[in-house]
Amino acid sequence: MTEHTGVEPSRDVHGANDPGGDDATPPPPPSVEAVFGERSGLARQYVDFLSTAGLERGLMGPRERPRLWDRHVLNSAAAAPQLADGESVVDIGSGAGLPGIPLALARPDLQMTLVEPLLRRASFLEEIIGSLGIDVRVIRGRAEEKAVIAEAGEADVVTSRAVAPLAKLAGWSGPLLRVGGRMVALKGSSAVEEIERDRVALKRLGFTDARVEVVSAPDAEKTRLVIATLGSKIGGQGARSRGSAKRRR
Ligand SMILES: C[S@@+](CC[C@H](N)C(=O)[O-])C[C@H]1O[C@@H](n2cnc3c(N)ncnc32)[C@H](O)[C@@H]1O
Repeated sequence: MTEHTGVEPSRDVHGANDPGGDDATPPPPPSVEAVFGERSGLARQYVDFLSTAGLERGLMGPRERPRLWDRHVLNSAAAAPQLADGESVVDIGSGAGLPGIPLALARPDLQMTLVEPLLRRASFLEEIIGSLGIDVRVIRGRAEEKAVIAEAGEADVVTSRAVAPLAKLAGWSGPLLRVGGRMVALKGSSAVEEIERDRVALKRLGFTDARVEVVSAPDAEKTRLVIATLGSKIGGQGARSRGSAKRRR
């Protein structure tokens, strides 16, 4: 399978092609307490997991180990202020849990669902969630599959990071959103360009107000978010009403 990451080639977020790196799990930067509060210990446990099992199982490249905090975990958590209290969030293409797990750790009020098609990755996610003891649901499947849409229900927000070009993401995100819900896509420096390129497609898919927000947590790389609101469902979008999503407790 070819994955279109929507991230410029020079910024391979996973370093999968990098030959080597630093062997040590990076120490947490000072901002971890401010971002994760009483869940800072769990955030550290997650980074340890990525740094050991994540590398051993090829979900992260070895070069990523020293930058797990700033480039991946804090960078993902930087999107948290965009989410309102108690919102339901579906993170599509979660891979090793980014951005869904850092968001769930930073914001325990969110109802988080991770969607990931690959068995190896979905199993990894179940394992991490079990070990952290957090209330996050995993659905194994592709975001555009009817069964996934039906199981996920209609969320307030659909997040994604390094999964697909914007128009494709919008096509996958729309059916998973309630009308008035938001797509929040973590993008590289291509964010503005992608909005310009895909503006017509976004409109056709029912999205309005597409814009870029540049956010950053302290000690983290800047994150560019493409945010767009679903103004209306196009024909055939959506499978169930908002309140019908199942949650695993
Ligand atoms: C480059 S990885 C990014 C993983 C993670 N979001 C991150 O930032 O580290 C892309 C992920 O999207 C998943 N993916 C690809 N197509 C998908 C689809 N149609 N629906 C849901 N996930 C998909 C892949 O299996 C992979 O785990």
